[in-house]
Amino acid sequence: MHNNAGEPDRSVAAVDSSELRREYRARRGEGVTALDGVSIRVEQGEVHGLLGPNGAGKSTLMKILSTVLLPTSGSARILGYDLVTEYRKVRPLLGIVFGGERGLYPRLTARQNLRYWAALYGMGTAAGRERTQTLLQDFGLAERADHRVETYSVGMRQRLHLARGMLANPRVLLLDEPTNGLDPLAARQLREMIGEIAAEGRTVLLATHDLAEAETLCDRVTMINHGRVVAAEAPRTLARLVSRHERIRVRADDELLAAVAGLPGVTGVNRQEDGSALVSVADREDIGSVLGLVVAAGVTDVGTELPGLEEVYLRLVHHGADRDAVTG
Ligand SMILES: Nc1ncnc2c1ncn2[C@@H]1O[C@H](COP(=O)(O)OP(=O)(O)OP(=O)(O)O)[C@@H](O)[C@H]1O
Repeated sequence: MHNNAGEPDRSVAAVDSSELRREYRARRGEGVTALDGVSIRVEQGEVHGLLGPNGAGKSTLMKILSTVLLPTSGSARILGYDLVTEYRKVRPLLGIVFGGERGLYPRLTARQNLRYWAALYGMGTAAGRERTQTLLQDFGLAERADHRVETYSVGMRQRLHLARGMLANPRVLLLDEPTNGLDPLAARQLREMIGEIAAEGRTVLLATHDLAEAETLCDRVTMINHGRVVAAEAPRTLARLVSRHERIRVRADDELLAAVAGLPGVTGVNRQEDGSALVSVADREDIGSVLGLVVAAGVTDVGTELPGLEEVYLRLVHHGADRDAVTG
């Protein structure tokens, strides 16, 4: 890695924010508190998801971390450097991909765009040319490199954004909703590329509202809502947090399901589209009696399952009160 810091000290967090607050002043009326004391820590080499619904504060946090927006209060460090007082040291460490139409010149080709940005980053002509060629190849753009960006699909533009973010060989990549608006195939391609970038040992902070994406790509996720951290866990750990909502999936006839529904502690029996039924219980302790009954009836197609990240997210974000129930 080429940066002024020399050899990276692995014990320093890639991103470490403390009580970040950001208020937007409204011209009239009340201001908006977009971030209300956000402390997050992202270790080096980690792919960290920043999850939250629209308006949660993800973009505000990403803008602050990318040094384009000042926090109202609180502080943050990137690889040990303070975002505000040492932003000159921070910037070369960062790659920023905000996507959309921003930052690309549609009337220029992909190659011209990248060479332009390489020049802005202070790369010499030869180095810029070489780096551009490498990135065009790495991001599957070589064939169309000399066509105007305005002729590109959304997926190609987004790959070009990613290539631009990688120009200066950053150690920390900030990605804000990179697969937004992409069709499933293009989104998958982009995710694979993000996975490859992470495999090179870079740190990735990925803001998304796509849970499946977070589950596929991220080592850990921080969920935010209304400018506050709701939870910060590995996707699997989050699922475990709601393990009291573990349920039983069983293939059984109506008669047996009716008997199951009559057991104490059973709160719901719902037939699924695939013909199986999901049995919910009030407490994990109640699972035993359900399993006992269905196994005694000779059913072998039965098992327990944990809720996916989607359900965890809904419980934690939309039913904040439930959080105490699951973590307490
Ligand atoms: N420039 C601004 N002026 C006033 N309010 C703003 C401004 N930018 C964001 N906000 C408000 O701050 C809050 C957080 O917005 P932010 O864009 O950070 O959320 P987000 O999680 O990125 O959502 P989205 O996915 O919709 O972009 C929202 O209530 C938003 O309306």
